[in-house]
Amino acid sequence: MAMTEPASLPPLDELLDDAHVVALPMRVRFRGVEVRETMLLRGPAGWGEFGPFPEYGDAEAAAWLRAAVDAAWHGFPAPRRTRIPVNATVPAVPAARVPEVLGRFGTGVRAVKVKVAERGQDLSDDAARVAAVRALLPDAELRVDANGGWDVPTALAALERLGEHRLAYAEQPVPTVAGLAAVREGLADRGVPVLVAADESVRKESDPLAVARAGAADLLVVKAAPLGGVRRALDVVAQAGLPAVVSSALDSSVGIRAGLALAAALPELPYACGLGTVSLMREDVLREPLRPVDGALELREAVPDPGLLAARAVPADRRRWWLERVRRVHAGAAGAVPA
Ligand SMILES: O=C(O)CCC(=O)C1=CC=C[C@@H](O)[C@@H]1C(=O)O
Ligand SMILES: [Mg+2]
Repeated sequence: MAMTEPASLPPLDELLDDAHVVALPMRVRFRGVEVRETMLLRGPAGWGEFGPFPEYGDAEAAAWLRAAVDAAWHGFPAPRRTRIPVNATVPAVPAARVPEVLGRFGTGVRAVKVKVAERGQDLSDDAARVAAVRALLPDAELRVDANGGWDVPTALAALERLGEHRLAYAEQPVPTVAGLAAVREGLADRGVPVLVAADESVRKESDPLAVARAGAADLLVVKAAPLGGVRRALDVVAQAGLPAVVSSALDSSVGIRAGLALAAALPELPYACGLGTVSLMREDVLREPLRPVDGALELREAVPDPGLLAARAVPADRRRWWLERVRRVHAGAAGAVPA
């Protein structure tokens, strides 16, 4: 089966006809981000979000632009479900802040993802954070995300210890595909019942299927933006033949809407999705942000409020920076078909 060909991009002036760059302050610092800057585009089919993190290069950002265009110019595939279970996300905060962070996600939380292996912290910080979550939610499904921050022996030791709190899976424990395979094997050898999920090995690899082909993960984390849009992400999951968890890219409600479309269109949705991250943000562009209620998000449209777009608009120099970035990414992506 061939991968969906990316649709061609509209001309730059059409793309930027109704483009807004906003700055959304976070309530809780997440992956070093305290204010999330992102660009929102309106096209004939609705709204799309172009928000590659500032440190990402133009080649990586091209997939994000295709995803924004796919949403705003082509819309979303038909949903198979309208209620999407989501997990709460706990950044690498001190254990004492866990109750406050979980409180942001409201009642009815049934799954939690905990960030671990943060630079400058050690395993006892991770263990304390995971234990604090488990103490508050004895029956929740817990997973950890190391963002590739461990090496193989450290991952095995850490997951043996953290696994005592009953973990469903560990997301990207180590950086490479070969490393993921080694962790998966090592956990099985030690009888540690924690599955291995691939995130960066899907969204940052030139070949998002390499991890599945290598048998290196039990499940995939898929994000609409870095994979070039909802349709392409659906293709990746179909071709990988593995269970998938849909997750956010720390988007505003506009990008979350694309994640919901992906989660809604997948044939199977065995895990709660990481789409609750608007709860970590202080501001959004919708009057009624896509924040989970009773552990789930309902599929609905995400149309930014003009007053909020204006109120959250970035200063002129930041707008220039984003416009220049889109111009470069558009020029580089025109005609180029990603691998
Ligand atoms: O999956 C979730 O619960 C929330 C989303 C999330 O964790 C992420 C969003 C944005 C950037 C990533 O570093 C991070 C991730 O690694 O999955
Ligand atoms: Mg991750």
